[in-house]
Order: sequence, then structure tokens, then C-alpha cells
Amino acid sequence: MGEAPAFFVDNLQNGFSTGFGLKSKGFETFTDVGDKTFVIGGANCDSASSVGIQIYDKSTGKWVIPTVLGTKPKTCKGHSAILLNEDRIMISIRGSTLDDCIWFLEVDTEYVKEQKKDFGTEVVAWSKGVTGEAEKPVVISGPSGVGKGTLINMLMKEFPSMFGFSVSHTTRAPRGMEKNGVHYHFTERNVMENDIKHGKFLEFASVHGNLYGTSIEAIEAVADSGKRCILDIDVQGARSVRANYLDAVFIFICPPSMRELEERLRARGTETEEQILKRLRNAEAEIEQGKSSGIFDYILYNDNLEECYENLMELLGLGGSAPINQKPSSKVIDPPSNHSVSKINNKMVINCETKEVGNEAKNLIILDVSSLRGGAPGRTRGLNIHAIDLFSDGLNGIHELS
Ligand SMILES: Nc1ncnc2c1ncn2[C@@H]1O[C@H](COP(=O)(O)OP(=O)(O)OP(=O)(O)O)[C@@H](O)[C@H]1O
Ligand SMILES: Nc1nc2c(ncn2[C@@H]2O[C@H](COP(=O)(O)O)[C@@H](O)[C@H]2O)c(=O)[nH]1
Repeated sequence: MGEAPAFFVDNLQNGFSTGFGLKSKGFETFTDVGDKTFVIGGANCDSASSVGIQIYDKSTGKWVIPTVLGTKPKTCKGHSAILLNEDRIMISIRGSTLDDCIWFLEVDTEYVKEQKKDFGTEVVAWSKGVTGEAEKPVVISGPSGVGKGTLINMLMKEFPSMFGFSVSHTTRAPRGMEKNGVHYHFTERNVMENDIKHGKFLEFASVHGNLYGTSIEAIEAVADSGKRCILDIDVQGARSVRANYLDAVFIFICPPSMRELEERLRARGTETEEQILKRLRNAEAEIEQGKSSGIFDYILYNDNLEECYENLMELLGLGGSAPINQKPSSKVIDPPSNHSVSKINNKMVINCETKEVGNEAKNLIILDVSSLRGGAPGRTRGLNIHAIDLFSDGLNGIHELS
């Protein structure tokens, strides 16, 4: 490493005099970004169950409570904070497991700048830091009744450890066999509209008279499980996902004819006559857009189901003798219960101490943040983590964790 720590984070665990007239609860950190001071974990938390944020604007001398986007870390016994790239604050949470320990509060990233324009307020966005990469999600679109669900079920059945389904939200009523949380998150319109307003959705659209949407959490839950995410969404949704720069493979499934499509929809027997007619009317426009809009990387015809499935597997690199990726096993280290953070170039050093009777141990966790990717909305990926055990008798061992 060769360099002294650039700076140590304000470690304000034991109460402090803020100088801002802020009443401390003892778990705040202060981080300056330009002429703003971000107080994380302050007394004016918007929720008792998650970490709160307040901003002190030095140019106006005023406190601002920002709009907070993204899934927030739960309240914790304390945290350390350090500014990264002038646009995000890296937070390490005390007493949490390694997979829930590193979070990023984006304060001036491109995403946050865009959201500030939309909301017309101060905006910050949480993003959880995770190690490793997720494979590109697969977006599957096509008119209602073409066989998207059938093909996805075949894929998930054959490769259960490889693919995970992005469970959408919808305001439509469940069909007979559909289970909440498995096929869809069945939701009231006002609840979904409120969640959309709060930036919880990667995309949403009004489809055949109901609201459907992919929450950021739905995709990240699959990626966190180490599986490749499959989205079954309509053409409007696929267009939004493309526009939101989600790096995915976009596949459009086409029926052999409108007559065949109608037969499949009728044979499925899940819609009323009125709904079938509506879905068929919408199908014509969807097929036209699917073929011509440039959204899709591949078009597959679902005439013979087995052939179409073979072609789909081929596209996803699963044809012939392609090796089947198994989920990598994840390594574990002791969670940092008491720690401080320092910064050396692109490396963050988390210094954890554990005191057991007759044995004082120190762990250093080195986070390499030079190749971060993603970020809000979603997860910040590409964290490289190494753990070093330093016992009283010196260096004990270095473990690669990602
Ligand atoms: N190649 C095929 N040949 C004949 N029937 C098919 C074929 N593919 C799917 N089907 C049948 O067509 C019906 C519709 O398929 P499925 O429900 O998978 O469509 P979908 O595209 O997911 O529709 P939606 O968008 O409305 O959810 C089902 O009854 C299914 O068994
Ligand atoms: N834009 C989105 N479209 C979605 C989503 N989830 C499903 N869908 C599409 O809706 C229609 C109808 O589905 P059904 O289950 O009522 O038959 C179909 O084309 C799906 O692809 C979503 O999250 N976003």
C-alpha cells in the first residue's frame, strides 16, 4: 500500500456538539460535500426503523430533510462514513454481517441529479454494496398468450439454480392458481402509485387496463441470490428498461399468426371475452413495435414450443454442451462489531477489533472500490474485499473474499 491513510472519518459515537443546534442521539456522522454537510443517523429520522438523513446547507444556514430513495439500511448500533468520488458516501455499519455491512448514500451521482430535477427537492439515494458481478438479466416480451410464461417456466424448471424470476407488481386480480409473492405481488393501485412516486420501480406500464411494474428490489433480490434474473414484461416496459440503461438481453417472442395467438388465449381460459378481445387488439401494436423498434436483440417465433425453447436456450448459451454455471459458494468472515474506517487511494480499510477472554484479535477488511459499478437505483457492485487477521502475535493470514 505504501501510503499513510488520507484521513480518518469523524467518529461521533459518543455524542458531540454539533455547532448547528442539532440535538444529537449519539449515532450521527457528519460528511462535508461541497457546501453541504450530510448528517447520517440524525435525530430527525423519518423512520425509527432505518437510518435517517439531514442536510445542513452552509450557504443558506438552513437544514433540509431530503427525499430519500432506495431501500435503506436498518437502524444500527453506529456506523462510520467516508466520502468517495465527491458524489457518494460510503457507510460501514457496525455489528452487521459482511453482506449487509457496506452501503452507499449517493448525494450527487448522475442518478441523483436526475431525480433532483424530477422531485424539485434535495434527493439522496441508498444503494447496498455487494461483491462480485451479476449476470446480465434477460428481458422477455411478447403479446399476451404467445407463450412467454410457458417458456420461462421450462427454463426455471430445467435450470433452477441458474435463473430467478423477477416477481412483478400488478393491480390486476389473481387468477385461480396464482400465488401472491410468487407469480406477482398483487397490489392496490394507490399503494403501487405511491411506490412509483417514491422511485421504487425500475419500470412500470399500464397494460390491458391494469398497472404492472418491476420493482428495483425484485431484480436485486434475484441478483443477490446469485441467479440470473428473468423479466416477463410488455414492450413499453422493455423500452423503459432499455432507457434506464439496465444492461440486459432483450428477447421478443412472436406468435406464428394472430389466429394461433387467439386460439392459445382462448384455450388458456383465464380471461373474459372482453379481456381476450382487448389483449388481441393490443397484440397487433405490440408485435409491430417488437419487430421494428430496435429495442430487442433477438426475435424468436413460438410456433413449435420445443423448437422455440431450444432456440431460447441457444441464445442464453445453454445449448449443446455448454457448461452449466453453478452458484459460487460464498465465503464468510467474522462480522465487524466495533470498527473504524480510513481511506488509502482507492482502498478503504475497516479496522475491526474483537476482545475475547485471553485473546485480543484485530481484523482488517480492505475494500477495493476502484471498480465500482451500478449504484442507485439498485446495488453498487464490484466491491473487492480482502480480510486480514492480525492477532497479537502479528499477521496471521490474508483471505480473498471476492
Ligand atoms: N408453442 C405453443 N404451441 C401451443 N400452445 C402454446 C405454445 N406456447 C404456449 N402455449 C400455450 O398458450 C397459452 C398461453 O401461454 P402463456 O400463458 O405462456 O402466454 P404468455 O405469453 O405468458 O401470456 P401473458 O402475457 O398473458 O401472461 C398456454 O395455455 C400455453 O400452454
Ligand atoms: N411493463 C410491465 N409489463 C408486465 C410486468 N409484468 C407482467 N407484464 C406484462 O403484462 C402482460 C399481461 O400479463 P398477465 O399476467 O396479466 O397475463 C404481459 O404481456 C406481461 O409480459 C411488469 O412488471 N412490467
